[in-house]
Amino acid sequence: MALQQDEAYSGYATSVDKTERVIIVCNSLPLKMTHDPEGAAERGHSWHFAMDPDSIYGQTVTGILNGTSVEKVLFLGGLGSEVELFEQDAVASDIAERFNCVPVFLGAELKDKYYKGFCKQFLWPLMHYILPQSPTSAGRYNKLNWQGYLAANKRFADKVVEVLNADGDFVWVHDYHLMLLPTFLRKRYNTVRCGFFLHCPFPSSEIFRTFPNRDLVLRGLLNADVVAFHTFDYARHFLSCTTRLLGLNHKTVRGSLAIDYYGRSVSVKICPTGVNTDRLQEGVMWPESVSHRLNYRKAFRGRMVFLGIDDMDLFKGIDLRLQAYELLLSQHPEMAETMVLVQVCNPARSTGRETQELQSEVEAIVERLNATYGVTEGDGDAFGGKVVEFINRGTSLDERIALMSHADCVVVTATRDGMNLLPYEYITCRQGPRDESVGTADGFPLPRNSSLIMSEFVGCSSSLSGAFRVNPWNVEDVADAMYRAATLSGVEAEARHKKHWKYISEHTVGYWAASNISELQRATELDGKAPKCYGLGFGLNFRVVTLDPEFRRLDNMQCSLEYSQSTRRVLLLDYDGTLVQAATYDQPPSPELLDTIQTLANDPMNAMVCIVSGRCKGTLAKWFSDAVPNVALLAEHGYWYKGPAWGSNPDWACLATVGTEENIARWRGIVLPILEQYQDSTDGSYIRDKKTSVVWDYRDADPDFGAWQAKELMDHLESVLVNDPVDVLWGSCHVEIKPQGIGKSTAVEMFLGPAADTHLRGGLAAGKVDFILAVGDDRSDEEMFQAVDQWVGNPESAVKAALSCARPGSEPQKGKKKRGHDHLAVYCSTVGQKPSGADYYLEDHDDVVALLGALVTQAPASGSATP
Ligand SMILES: O=P(O)(O)OC[C@H]1O[C@H](O[C@H]2O[C@H](CO)[C@@H](O)[C@H](O)[C@H]2O)[C@H](O)[C@@H](O)[C@@H]1O
Repeated sequence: MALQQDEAYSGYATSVDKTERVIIVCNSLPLKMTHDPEGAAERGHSWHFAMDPDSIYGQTVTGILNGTSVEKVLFLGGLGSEVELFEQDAVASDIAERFNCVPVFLGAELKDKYYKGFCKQFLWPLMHYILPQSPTSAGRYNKLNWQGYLAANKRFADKVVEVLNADGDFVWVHDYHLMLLPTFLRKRYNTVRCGFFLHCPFPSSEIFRTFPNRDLVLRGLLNADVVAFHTFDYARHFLSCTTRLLGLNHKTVRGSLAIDYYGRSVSVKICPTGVNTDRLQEGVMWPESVSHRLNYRKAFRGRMVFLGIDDMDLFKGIDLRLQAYELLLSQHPEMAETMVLVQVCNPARSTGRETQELQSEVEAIVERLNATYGVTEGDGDAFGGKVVEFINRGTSLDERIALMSHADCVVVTATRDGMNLLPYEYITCRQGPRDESVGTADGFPLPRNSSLIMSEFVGCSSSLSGAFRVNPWNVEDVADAMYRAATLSGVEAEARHKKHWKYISEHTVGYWAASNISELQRATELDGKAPKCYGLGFGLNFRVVTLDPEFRRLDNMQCSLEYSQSTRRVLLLDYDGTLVQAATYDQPPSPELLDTIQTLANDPMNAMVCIVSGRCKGTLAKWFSDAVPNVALLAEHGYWYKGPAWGSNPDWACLATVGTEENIARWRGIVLPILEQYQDSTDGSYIRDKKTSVVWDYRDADPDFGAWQAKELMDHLESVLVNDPVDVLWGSCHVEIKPQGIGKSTAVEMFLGPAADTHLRGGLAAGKVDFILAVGDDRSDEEMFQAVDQWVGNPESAVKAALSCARPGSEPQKGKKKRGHDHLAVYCSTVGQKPSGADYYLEDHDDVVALLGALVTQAPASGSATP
């Protein structure tokens, strides 16, 4: 195949080159190589190379160049044969220049451990649900082979780094052989633009979790920007693994799935591969194909042809197919004279006892079938009278095209297969040449009809709705489908064919490649803002933390300096997760923490120090009222307020509007029995009853089940609380029901709103405030940040943030700062690096306490308590 690129590969790109280029990284380069010592003098090495026109990677070029803004494609990968050390440089520059291919030479020993040992004996079966239970199985996990896998992935990554132009390149990594590569790559380039496509199935988390290095492999994939799969099933198994094994959240944004991984959004894409329809449609007219087809036609003497083409792999279900066929013939012996099953078996790529056993079993059934049902026919040519034609060798594409274009039905009974492109190739061959009138001699025109028997465990099954879908383990089911396919009317076979062809002709290999690269471009677009990122973790645990460029770590020095220069301050502090570590049990404040808060609250320049918490008023009063009388307390997210000792109203006051109590009693009567139902049916979940608000918490439940139940609960509550003045909020692992309008923005309204002078020390008006610190760690604190932002941007506006039935996924927005305030310092800080409407973050509660300590130390001698 000729590469459709204007320029030949002209050496490695320089760092100023911004031409968009895709580097396709795969285990096997799209090259055919044969040993050819004759030409060595001319080429400087003893190998003959040609592009492999059947490689899926080579077939992506046209789609990428025509379907995206990318201008160049480079391939990087291994070669099929070992090249001696002394010839490697010559081979590398030759194939780089002529085929845009960069070879990775692993050496026989490493390749043996990495490919044969780890990939083919362990990983390949695992991804196809085969666990090596037998102690003598070659597929048992072997640490040396894992180290080979690791070393090979690193070698591939090193080679990518050698050729990478970080300004213009997209790296597209392929398949299970290279799942660690994104980690090695991101270690070298934080901002590398990297996509990953998995060609085989991603198994259920119950299988994947048996993998001893599961976390490192998941993290490897998460170091890509896009992780793509053939089907939703594979994507959902991957998501389930990242949730269950790594505790990560995922969400759907405008129809796209994404995982939040340390501030980087990893897109999860579903995009099945396709075939090169142009090549196959031309292929049916190649003289070799025509000649093979004529031979088959003659040999099969008008019998109906059922076809299977598979690698001799354990999970291709070849034995199950033969058993089903045997059952069909036993039920309908007359069919032995009217049909033939042609089974092509490409040599196995995996070795091992089990594969040899399969090979023997298949041969035995074929022999038995032909002995029982075969008939001696006419001139006794090669195919005469057999009911199974077993072609146990590699076949050329023209042979396969001839078979596919002649076959009446293709049978796929794999018990697992990533995609399996045979049905797509078959439908394309049956469609025949693009121009129907071409080649009417020598076997043309081909009938534009087809039928398919498809295992439901194969990737392409979901897109071929006109196939007879079968459970391959159910031999009766498959035999029955064979009978139905054999007796299908011509009209129906045409209709099914037409439907499949429409899909296949639109979803070609080029479409697949362009769609993947477009997604990679979309996912790595910077919108004019370069994210701030830094590496974290050692070895294969490495990951990159990415932050909004405007989101920065709160600088204690700067903050305490501005604090010391200000004289009219408001400090709003959340409690759990902010002043103490978040826990599922009570964490009272330590004497040191109380001491720090007391010093702050006693400072006359602090017009307000308020603990703004979701905790109930009794607990806050117990912990703070006596110990720190000058601090204000806002309990139950702003339902109750208790002013400081120096204020005019040091007793608890209900901030809710008149009638709220009766309302609460009403909706509690509805909500509590429902929550109890969810508590009972969701093991590990529990109810936290704060009286004015109620929380259903599923932090300790199964994460998937908890999230499903939460969604259901949201819908349930929305439907029963339609007329009640409540807000239902879906937070991190909890659903909270609280009176409408009650929230932490209340604190901002009280201390920065029009009536601020009734609360702030010395009757201070909000407009005089010159320093604001608001710190909190969770979703409820975001309301407080949002309200501060709103006030700063427009002090006259109502500050209460809109509350509603909120579900996760609505990202907080950062507000405009300091409009109309010349001398105002504002520090809104979340705790922990995560998406937040705050401009700053502090790492954890220790960091918060250290900041408060710094404020205390930095403050000018401001005197002691002034009641
Ligand atoms: O033996 P390997 O070198 O490890 O290659 C594994 C298989 O790769 C190809 O199949 C996989 O990709 C196909 C296209 O996405 C998909 O249809 C199939 O289900 C995958 O298993 C190749 O076609 C196979 O021959 C290899 O065994």
